[in-house]
Amino acid sequence: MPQLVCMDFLWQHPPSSLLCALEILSMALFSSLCSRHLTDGRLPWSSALLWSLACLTFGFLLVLRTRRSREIKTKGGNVRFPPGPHPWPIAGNLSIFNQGPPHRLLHDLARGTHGYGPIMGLWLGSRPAVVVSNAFYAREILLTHDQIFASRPHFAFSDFVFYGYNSSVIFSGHDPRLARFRKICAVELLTTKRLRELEFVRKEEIQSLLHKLHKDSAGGTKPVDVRRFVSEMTANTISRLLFSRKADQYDLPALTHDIESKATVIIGDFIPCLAFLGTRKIADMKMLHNRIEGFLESILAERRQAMQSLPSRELPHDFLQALLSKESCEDEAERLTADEIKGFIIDIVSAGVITSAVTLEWAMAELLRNPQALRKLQKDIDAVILARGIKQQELISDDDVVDLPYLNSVLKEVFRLHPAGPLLLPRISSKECIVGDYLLPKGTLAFVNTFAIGRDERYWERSEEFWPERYIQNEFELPNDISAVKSDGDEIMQSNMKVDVHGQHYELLPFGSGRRMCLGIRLGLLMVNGPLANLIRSFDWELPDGISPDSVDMAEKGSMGVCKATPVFAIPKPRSM
Ligand code: HEM
Repeated sequence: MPQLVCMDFLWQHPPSSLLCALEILSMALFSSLCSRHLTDGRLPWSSALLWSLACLTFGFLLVLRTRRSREIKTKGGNVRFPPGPHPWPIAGNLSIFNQGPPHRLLHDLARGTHGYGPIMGLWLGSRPAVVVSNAFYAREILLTHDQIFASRPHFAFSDFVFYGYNSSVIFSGHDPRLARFRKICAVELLTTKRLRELEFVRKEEIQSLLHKLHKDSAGGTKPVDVRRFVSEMTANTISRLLFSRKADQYDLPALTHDIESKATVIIGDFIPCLAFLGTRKIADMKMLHNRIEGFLESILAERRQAMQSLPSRELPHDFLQALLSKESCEDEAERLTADEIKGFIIDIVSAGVITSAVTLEWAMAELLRNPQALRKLQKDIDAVILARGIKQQELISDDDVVDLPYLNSVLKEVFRLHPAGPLLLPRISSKECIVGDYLLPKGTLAFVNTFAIGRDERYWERSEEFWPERYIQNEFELPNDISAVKSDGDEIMQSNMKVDVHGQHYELLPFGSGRRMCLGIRLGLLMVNGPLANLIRSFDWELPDGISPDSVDMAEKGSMGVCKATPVFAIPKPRSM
């Protein structure tokens, strides 16, 4: 009975950081005492003393827990932590992140009349967390309280796999170094000028992709695994932009895959007293770090050697060269250490390769499922080719893509329905703040569910449908059955048409927004627009025998980053256009 009471008590009240160890201890005490008492049928004085101790511990927990769950009075009235599912003792709501892609479950928990609503409070072990699922609250976190939520949480993998918290862009707090890193990215690496100068790299990789597709499909007679080809193309492109080498020379695809699967959170990130359970994972992470270190050291050594033997004009004009020039900077504020350079490179590899490949694969899957959209896109591309006089052997360039509004709309739909980072990257609050009617304590993890926001019917008519026309003037048609709400429909049409992906429209946030928005958005967009346009222009895509558009599997896998559970297979039939 006492065990039931304490289980119920722990169920009702969320676990808290300091208390986890006490909870485990007092639970153990209760269990052992109860079993001893029941089997012996007597209670010796030593047991009585332990009983009292356990009761006192629970009393102490009760006071602390009640204090936390109480409403907090402020000048404006009473505020409290956002509602959410009951947390389990000790683990809190961690199980949500253990049942497949969490954005879907969180979406289901938030919506409907029985849902917890667009701002949901969770306990991840001892850490408070909040998940926001509509544009209003996304704006609150990413704009109104952007400064408070400008840090990423410090998880163990940033120390064990990468070069430590605060030593690169992705895994850093709101530290002065972050501003320096972001500035280097914006004004040295990913400038319009540099991206234009390096367009030839992207074009060569697209050309090679088209060639390989032609060859592997035996001239359009056999299906190919689209994922394999687009992943290879994005890995080679990023690798050449970074250090002018093809990805397979360093087995970069395998390394990115391992980073994705092994650089993950461990139980100790949420329940410090159970950190010992993560020992094995930490050992794997350290091995991965050694591989990353070996790979980066060999790249740096090779380039340093080249710098000694070649005149500077003959050195590659890539990101690595730009970063190395910062190593000997006179101005200390601008100088980069070797570890910071390595941190930068691995950030770009982990953030740029998979995101672009995943987006391209979803785009192909959606187009194969929607042959009408595929045909329409092809028609638009053909019209631009004719208008611009693009020759058969020439590729569609960055400049041509600007004239393809339907391509742009197709990609917006892909970003809306299949964001590569459906919960963005987590942020953590640096101080207590009030969001809407709720109080979020210092140290609250924040997740913005862009997947849920992208399917919110209040902003998106026919929200589950792939419908690129929604972004194009004169093409928006209200479905027959909702003519009664035409005025709402008009509003939706207006707002959908204005939406872009640059972080200003909170109903579509594939690259995030605010201080921690994606740094590679410009490159990311170039890396999906050009390849998709050329893939559609060069081939008539068909599904293998026996697979109809409706039966293309659209299931997802992954956790914080999401890709298709099964690869798309299709037959690329060469076109002469
Ligand atoms: C289609 C391609 C891409 C997508 C969908 C994407 C998406 C994202 C998202 C959702 C975030 C988190 C933003 C937030 O928390 O608000 C992010 C962060 C980031 N991305 Fe991208 N990304 C893409 C391509 C790239 C590329 C090509 C690069 C590098 C050249 C890159 C570099 C980064 C970096 C460095 C961050 C961390 C920014 C920070 O923490 O301050 N991304 N990206």
